[in-house]
Amino acid sequence: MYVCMYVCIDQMVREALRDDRKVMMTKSSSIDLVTQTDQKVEQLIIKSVKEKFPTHRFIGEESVAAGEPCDLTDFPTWIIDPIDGTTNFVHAFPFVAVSIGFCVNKQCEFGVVYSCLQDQMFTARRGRGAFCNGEPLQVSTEEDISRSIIATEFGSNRETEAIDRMFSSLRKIVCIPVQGVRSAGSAAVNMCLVASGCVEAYYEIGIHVWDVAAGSLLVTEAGGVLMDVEGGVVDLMSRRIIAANNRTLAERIVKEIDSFSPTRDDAPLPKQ
Ligand SMILES: O=P(O)(O)O[C@H]1[C@H](O)[C@@H](O)[C@H](O)[C@@H](O)[C@@H]1O
Ligand SMILES: [Mg+2]
Ligand SMILES: [Mg+2]
Repeated sequence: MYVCMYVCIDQMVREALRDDRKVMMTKSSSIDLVTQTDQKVEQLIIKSVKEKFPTHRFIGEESVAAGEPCDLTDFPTWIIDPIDGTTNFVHAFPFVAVSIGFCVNKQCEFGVVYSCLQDQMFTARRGRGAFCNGEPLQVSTEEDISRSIIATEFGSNRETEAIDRMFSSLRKIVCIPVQGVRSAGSAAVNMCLVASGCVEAYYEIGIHVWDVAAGSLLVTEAGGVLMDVEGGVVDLMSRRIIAANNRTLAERIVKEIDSFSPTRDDAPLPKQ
């Protein structure tokens, strides 16, 4: 099932990148884009999984956008971002990923991130390590943030308060100084870069559970850590995350972040 699904998705994304990168609609803001490929890939994944596991549940980015609940329960749940980096996809910027996390009892059991244009299949199973195209992954051993590259994203929220806090955090982190700041334009790819040891840490406020479910397992199985931006235990529904190679760097980043709390992914939908 999985090989067939992968081949279909790979072909679907590559053909769409060539022939149809049109924006179909926007969601939370004019720059929160959706394409037909986002929807077609998510439908293909859900259909393929349902055929084999009809009782399983799903949290899919585009299904939630269409009104499906975003509740992570103890049931076996597939957490899907069909195209992570949709803005990149629309612009043919080469970091476009498909991210699938599988959770039971609210714990990720395996995660897959396929970085389409790099043809890199990142995989992790809880307790069994993280891999890229079958090669084991290990986070960076760097303990000194002034010798690190940090990744972050600005998301699609342009509210003044949020932007002010994001740029205040960014300024403080840049001026530590760190050796570099990067934005792949995809949370999942940023987390794969942490798991691969290319980037020491990634943080973002504004992500969704589907952006980071698979990547969170890749990071921890590669020896890294996850932390809330205020230093506590990460909550994948809180829309805030730090994924780092070690606690030292994660705690250092916490000191510089002006945090805020977006509406949670599992917040009750506003009454109609
Ligand atoms: O491309 P998406 O699946 O929408 O995820 C993006 C998100 O749109 C953007 O706002 C975040 O900053 C990125 O980290 C996500 O990957
Ligand atoms: Mg995403
Ligand atoms: Mg997406």
